[in-house]
Amino acid sequence: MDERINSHNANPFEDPAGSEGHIELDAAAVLTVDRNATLTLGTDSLIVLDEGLRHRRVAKNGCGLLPQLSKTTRAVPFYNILWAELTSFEVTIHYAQPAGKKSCRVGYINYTVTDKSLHAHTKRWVEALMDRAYPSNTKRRKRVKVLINPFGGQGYAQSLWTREIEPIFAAARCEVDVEKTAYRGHAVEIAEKMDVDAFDLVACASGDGLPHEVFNGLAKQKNARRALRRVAVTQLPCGSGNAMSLNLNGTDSPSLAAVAIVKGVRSPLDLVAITQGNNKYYSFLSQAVGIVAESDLGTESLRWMGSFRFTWGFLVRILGQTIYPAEVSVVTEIEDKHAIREAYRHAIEEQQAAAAKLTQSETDDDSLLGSEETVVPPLRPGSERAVLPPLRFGTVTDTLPSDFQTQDMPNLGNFYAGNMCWMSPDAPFFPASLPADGKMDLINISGLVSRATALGMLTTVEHGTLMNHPDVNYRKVLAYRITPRMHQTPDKRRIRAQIGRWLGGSAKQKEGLIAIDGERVPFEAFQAEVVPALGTVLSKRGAIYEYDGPKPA
Ligand SMILES: Nc1ncnc2c1ncn2[C@@H]1O[C@H](COP(=O)(O)OP(=O)(O)OP(=O)(O)O)[C@@H](O)[C@H]1O
Repeated sequence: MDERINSHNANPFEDPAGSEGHIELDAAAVLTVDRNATLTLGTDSLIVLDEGLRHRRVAKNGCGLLPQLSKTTRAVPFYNILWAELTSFEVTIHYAQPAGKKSCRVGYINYTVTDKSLHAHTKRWVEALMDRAYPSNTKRRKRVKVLINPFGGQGYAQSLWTREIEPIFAAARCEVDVEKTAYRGHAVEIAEKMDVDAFDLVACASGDGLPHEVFNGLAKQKNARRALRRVAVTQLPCGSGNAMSLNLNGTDSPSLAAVAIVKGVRSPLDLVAITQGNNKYYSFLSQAVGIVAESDLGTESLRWMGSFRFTWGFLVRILGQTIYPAEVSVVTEIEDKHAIREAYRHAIEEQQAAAAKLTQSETDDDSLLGSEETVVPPLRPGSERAVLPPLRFGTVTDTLPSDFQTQDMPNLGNFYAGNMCWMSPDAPFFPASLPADGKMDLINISGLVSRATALGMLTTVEHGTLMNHPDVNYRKVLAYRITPRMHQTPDKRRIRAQIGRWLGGSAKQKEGLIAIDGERVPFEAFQAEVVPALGTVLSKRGAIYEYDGPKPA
């Protein structure tokens, strides 16, 4: 999670260590304003030194409005600064001000430069502040197509947008065009028809359902490849499943996510091409067969339990030792858990080197997608790069290529493929996943592990150590095909199984469940393969998710 506005004690009014009195002041970094106050560009923050703060704060505190502060210094991290401008001799700075542990609102600082001879210096100073607030790989004034799902989550997306998100976009001078989705699939149509040169990103005020639709809509454009590269897909978390924002914005708070998007860096994202029957579409998050899909989609009738329904559904199925038989064929890239951790470590090192390089010199190679300012060249209709890449392993209806290794899994309990780390706020299921490593992370677990072992595994999920469990098979894969079949309950266990289904919320369920990006698809065979770096998102750190990676065994 972000160490700035997200962190528990990150108050922009707190002094960063050593800010007051210990800074080596470069004259260009300091701006003297009225009331003998100074504004200084520090290492990571803007530092406001103002004797008047003490008096004004105490006075306000008298009205019970603000706590008494004895300090005369404020520090506002550059990350939090949304905009700064000079109008005549007035400097105004808008920034994201923490409001409680999990949200922020727009605050501002306003000073007049009384020494008129400082005008040119002030102009340069404001530009320097903006350069720090928006490093070279972060575009200012993003052009945002906002899609609001009025029925996402508890149905508060519209009011969250108005109250918590829009003021942040406005303060950051983003250009926004807002549209509400009116029906299922509407976001696919909007993304398919949108002018990809008119927007930098689509921001979905929704759960994970709308981003899924937007990727698929962009994939239907005539120049699909360019559309998917040109427009970043982002999430303003307003749904019941907000995994995309957890992974890329590091938060499921709408206001904090808005800041992360304002400050977001364009980054490539692998997409997963799914074929099922004659359908083909893209998944950005996960595919689940077995206990995870059942605990999510099979507990709709328990919605009254709130988010606890997932845990409840999971526990009931674990205690019932439910199994979901399937034939599974996989193209595995890395099988050994130690090698997976090493590959992750290597990727982090590369990412850090690339980030350092980017700050040293701006690149004009748009294939890196590092710079928002990059101009994406128009592609000729019908040109090679316009079309989507052909599937390397064919479709689910083709004969299985020899690269696949097939295994019958009559006792499968959990089959879960992930393209991102967090699946929900307390569930970093795939700690080794990377946005664009060209691989999916695949977990499979037998349904016959003892109840005690299964419960033990459940507790490891939130610590990100499920992958280390000896009974968990965790692989990096390029493609797989899964053919699920219904489990035939032996006669003597029928009544027990029926009670289990009733308790687990699936009494009326006739067939098994498959969840792709959290949405239900038909219970039949499907094939999945990674299409490296096909999509584009905005992220905080480029090539990694907001998680600290796999834990040592
Ligand atoms: N106006 C609408 N009426 C009905 N469904 C809609 C509407 N707009 C969008 N949808 C659909 O709602 C589904 C779920 O959306 P979303 O992911 O935003 O919310 P959620 O609350 O996280 O999801 P879920 O209901 O699956 O828990 C998407 O498949 C989307 O197509």
